[in-house]
Amino acid sequence: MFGRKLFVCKGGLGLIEFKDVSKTFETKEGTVHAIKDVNLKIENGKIYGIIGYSGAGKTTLIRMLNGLEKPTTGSVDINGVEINRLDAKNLRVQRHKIGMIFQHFNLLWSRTVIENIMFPLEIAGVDRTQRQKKAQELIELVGLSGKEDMYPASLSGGQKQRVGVARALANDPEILLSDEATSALDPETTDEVLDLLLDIKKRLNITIVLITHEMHVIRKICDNVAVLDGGKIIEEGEVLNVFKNPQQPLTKRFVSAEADPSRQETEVVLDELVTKYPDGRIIRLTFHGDQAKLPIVSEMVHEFPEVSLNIIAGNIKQTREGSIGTLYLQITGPTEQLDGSVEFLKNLRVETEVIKDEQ
Ligand SMILES: Nc1ncnc2c1ncn2[C@@H]1O[C@H](COP(=O)(O)OP(=O)(O)OP(=O)(O)O)[C@@H](O)[C@H]1O
Repeated sequence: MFGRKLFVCKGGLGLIEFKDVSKTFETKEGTVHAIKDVNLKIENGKIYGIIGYSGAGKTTLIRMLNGLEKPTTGSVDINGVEINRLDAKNLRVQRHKIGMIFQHFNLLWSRTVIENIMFPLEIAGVDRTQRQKKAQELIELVGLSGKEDMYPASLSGGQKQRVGVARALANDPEILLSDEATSALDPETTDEVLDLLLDIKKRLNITIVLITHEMHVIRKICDNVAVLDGGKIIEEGEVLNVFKNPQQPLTKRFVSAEADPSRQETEVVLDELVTKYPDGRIIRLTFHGDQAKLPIVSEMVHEFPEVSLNIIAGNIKQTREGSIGTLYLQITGPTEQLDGSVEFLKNLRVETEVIKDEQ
């Protein structure tokens, strides 16, 4: 169904390294330090997310990957090649290996879906029959069959971004850059486009670098994340670890805003419960990865039959590397049995917090 070339395994390609990279802009108001001493290694075949608020330096960082900005100091290497040392001809060749998708799609409004996707191939000098064949394969890949001859204006936001993705893949890139590609979309369409990116990464084994201000995007599809603040990387790691144990206040803010949107509601429930049922203890359990599958609560009840259990609230979220879940329990019963059950949970190495103790 798809061309061989499109599905060539890209393993071993796409390694990106930022080495001591700083970037300053000289402006009328003075020097702007957009990027400060960034060191970053992005392994091939990974989806790497860079998160930060507006002005953190995300765009500047990503633009250095395709040579649109040059570092003031330091180097940006792709597969061992230093981008800012390439001459114009080799930079053009290198840019063909990088596809990019944008927040506002950047489509050509006077061209149809298939013409938009063929455009980069036209620039690359591919003949018309090949262009059409390749564009058709890409249309199938991104789920736009039947929409070939439509104009972008008559497509939904999600469909426009699918065209953007297909166009970005036209030259068989090793790396796909995503610049806030879901920021203009509603939550449901965001998830659709993120699922598409994940599917493409799996099928083509390309490296995806995405910048975003939404932790949801990171959680849903990224393997690794770097948090950028004031041009510096303040925290970096595997997504599950960062979610599990965020270190910096800004990271904690991103994580708590996303990880548990029902937390406020839960806190109301907890307040009510504390007032309504002053007896016993209220416990919060946090599960990570495979722990979420363990029958922890039923084992506890089995072990401590005199303890009564009330499940107050709970949720589970999927990350790329496993689940993260929170469960709120109220337990009542003889003090020693309550002590025993809390110890039992802690011994299972489930994060156990007693939110409210007996009165
Ligand atoms: N060409 C430029 N000239 C001067 N200053 C610039 C230039 N490009 C970026 N900056 C400054 O560098 C800093 C980082 O900007 P950048 O656009 O990379 O941040 P960002 O995290 O992508 O923010 P946003 O999401 O708002 O685009 C900002 O202070 C910005 O004003």
